[in-house]
Amino acid sequence: MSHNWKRVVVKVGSALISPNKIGCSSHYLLSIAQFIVKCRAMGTQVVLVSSGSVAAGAHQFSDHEKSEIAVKKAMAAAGQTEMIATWDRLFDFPSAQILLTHADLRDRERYISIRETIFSLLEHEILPIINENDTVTTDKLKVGDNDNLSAMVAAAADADALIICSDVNGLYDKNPNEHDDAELLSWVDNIDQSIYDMAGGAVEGGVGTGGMRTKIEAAEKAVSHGIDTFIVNGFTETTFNQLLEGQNPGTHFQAHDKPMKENIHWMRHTSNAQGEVIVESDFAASLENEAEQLTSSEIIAVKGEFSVGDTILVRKDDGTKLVKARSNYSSCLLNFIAKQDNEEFAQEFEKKTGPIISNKHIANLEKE
Ligand SMILES: Nc1ncnc2c1ncn2[C@@H]1O[C@H](COP(=O)(O)OP(=O)(O)O)[C@@H](O)[C@H]1O
Ligand SMILES: N[C@@H](CCC(=O)OP(=O)(O)O)C(=O)O
Repeated sequence: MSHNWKRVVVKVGSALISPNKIGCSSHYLLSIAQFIVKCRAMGTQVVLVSSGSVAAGAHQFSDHEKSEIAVKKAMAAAGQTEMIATWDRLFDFPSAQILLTHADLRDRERYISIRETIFSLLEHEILPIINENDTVTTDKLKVGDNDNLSAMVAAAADADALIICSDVNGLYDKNPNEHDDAELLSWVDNIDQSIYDMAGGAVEGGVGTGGMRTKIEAAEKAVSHGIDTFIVNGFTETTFNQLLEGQNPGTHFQAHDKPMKENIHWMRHTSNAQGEVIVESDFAASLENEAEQLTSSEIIAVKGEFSVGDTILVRKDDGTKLVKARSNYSSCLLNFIAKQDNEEFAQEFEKKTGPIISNKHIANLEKE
């Protein structure tokens, strides 16, 4: 492959799997499957993130039930088996099903376990097919967002590229389904607010769920990890031929040339802060470089309950988010030190126990 990728994550949207919401169709999957086969033949490992279980299972449920979240989850459970079986039929090598949630990825131990499982499957030339485990997700408002999930998976799998296959040619300057004069952006090297402003949601009542916004969020996560990201039209075979020839058939979001380290990327984009410490506004401007100088005397307040090793958010007292970091102290211990109201005791304690947060485990939040 002239792109020279060692490993790619291919994300396939619902509209490609179940275009009419009456079960799965292999119509559009054939060219994607062929692409995967060719990548593997060229020595590029592939991880597949496939949506479509809700759409595939929908025909088993009556119309009036379909908007309820509990029913959508049931649709996902019913459609998942059919979706996996459809993919499996298209390959003459083994595939494996992985169902996971954002919460699984936010937990560092589970994240490492997911990472190891993916690596082991790839080593054994088994194709991992990943979807969100919709049955156990607790977000009541919606089922699934496989765009962000695919970016987290791409980071966990140390992929070189993330290819998001959708029902449009890429990112347009406005929603092409609503504006005839919308223009395709073929290249994005900086994802800022103006890029987000172009994105609309998914088609109302359509098969997909996230629209462009979640794809841009995914691209932002992936490029900061050094992963080139493409949004492409999965309906056309030419897309995949172009990708194999090293061309860009859709929108290419350029990977950062100085990617974040894996653990910092995880902290910034995947983990959830379990609590907060509030520091004085004039405290060291550059916490990122001098994290180890954060002492309990600079901390004005500790919010929430967290344990040693949890991710915490460090905020200024005016509310500005400074950094996310791994806390070497529990909230209980920080509160105990504060209660002593004795600077000498605090200094002595921190000298023995080590810094509250360390430079190695800190993620800057300058863009938020
Ligand atoms: N600026 C934009 N460029 C391209 N598509 C957009 C844009 N804004 C909104 N969309 C919508 O996003 C849809 C793709 O997202 P979605 O329906 O969630 O697909 P998928 O199932 O592939 O995730 C397009 O069909 C289009 O209607
Ligand atoms: N887990 C859900 C994924 C929902 C989702 O993100 O769909 P899409 O916007 O089509 O990628 C499903 O399989 O239906």
